[in-house]
Amino acid sequence: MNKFDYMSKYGYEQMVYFYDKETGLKGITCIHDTTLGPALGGTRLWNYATEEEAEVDVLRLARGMTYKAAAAGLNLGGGKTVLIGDADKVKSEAYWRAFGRYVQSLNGRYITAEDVNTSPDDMDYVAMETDYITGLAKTSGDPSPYTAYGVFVGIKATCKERLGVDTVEGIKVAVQGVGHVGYYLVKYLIEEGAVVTITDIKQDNIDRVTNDFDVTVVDPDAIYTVDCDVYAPCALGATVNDDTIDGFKCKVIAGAANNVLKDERHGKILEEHGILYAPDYVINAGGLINVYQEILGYDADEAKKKTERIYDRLLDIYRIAKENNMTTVEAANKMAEDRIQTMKNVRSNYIKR
Ligand SMILES: NC(=O)c1ccc[n+]([C@@H]2O[C@H](COP(=O)([O-])OP(=O)(O)OC[C@H]3O[C@@H](n4cnc5c(N)ncnc54)[C@H](O)[C@@H]3O)[C@@H](O)[C@H]2O)c1
Repeated sequence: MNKFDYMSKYGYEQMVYFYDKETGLKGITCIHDTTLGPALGGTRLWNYATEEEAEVDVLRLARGMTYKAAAAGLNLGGGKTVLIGDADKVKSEAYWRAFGRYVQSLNGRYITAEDVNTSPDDMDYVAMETDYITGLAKTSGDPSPYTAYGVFVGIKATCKERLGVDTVEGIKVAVQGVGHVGYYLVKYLIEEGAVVTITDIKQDNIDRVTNDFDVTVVDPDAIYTVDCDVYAPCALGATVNDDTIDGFKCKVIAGAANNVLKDERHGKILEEHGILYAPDYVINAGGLINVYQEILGYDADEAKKKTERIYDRLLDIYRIAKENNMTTVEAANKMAEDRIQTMKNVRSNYIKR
């Protein structure tokens, strides 16, 4: 990969490599676009096999954050950090505080948060050394209920568009994965009278749901062909793929998982099958909206109100898709890109004057 060619092609601003000899801290921050605001994105700790693998991951994830924040209407840019190391070995107070000092050195161009293999306790150490951190346990806390609430209103919007209904009462929803987000999603759905089927590979998580709610449980592989109106993937990515796509009986796919479509072309195939797809980074933005609220001054009600706007945003995306003969993913990308471009124009016009 020629990195500068790649950065130029997709409009990246900055890649920062950092290292601390004392603690073994080693990582890369990528800042994709700061037109709308400082680049926000979590810190992922992963034992990458090669440096190139880490670079590819951080580039991809940072750009994804730009689109997610822009489409969510937030004044944030996109960025991400990957730390290279074995999560079972590298962590210590000194390691995280060294990382915090590094984040502080970027002067607020990048704001960090939790991600894969970074815990609330780790982030508390980071916060001792930097002001540029959000999503702390003591402030906005677990983002999952907000993500789930956004998915819930997103399911309602997508059912409104595809099935012409204003409520999920009586609507059959198949939820794949009842972990942090899936549990709360089931709660919202059941409260409004949806008929819910769930699956998971962890019995404890299934038990937690069946103890609290009246749902049907199926085996993990059966979820793709279950009789339902809505398939809500809340476990893994890439579950809409060549092996599953012909088996779906649903009319709507709308869930929390990232990268639900294995490949972009699956968006078009879903359309041909008459299935309306809620773009993942739009419908699962509730957690990001919640941590953004922490930067503004945390207010749980305000975070919930802003998360609720996912409903109208998805209806806008479905309209843009119809008007421009695009898939819903293309329409979401257009919405994000248009917002960034508009703000770029505002700034350059101001400079010209
Ligand atoms: N937590 C958030 O706020 C948030 C925000 C945005 C996106 N997401 C995405 O939403 C998804 C769920 O997040 P989470 O925080 O609830 O994660 P989680 O790990 O708490 O829950 C995932 C659940 O899926 C189950 N699972 C894994 N493989 C499965 C399989 N093959 N079949 C059925 N179940 C399986 C797991 O056992 C677990 O119960 C993830 O893809 C995550 O990236 C989460």
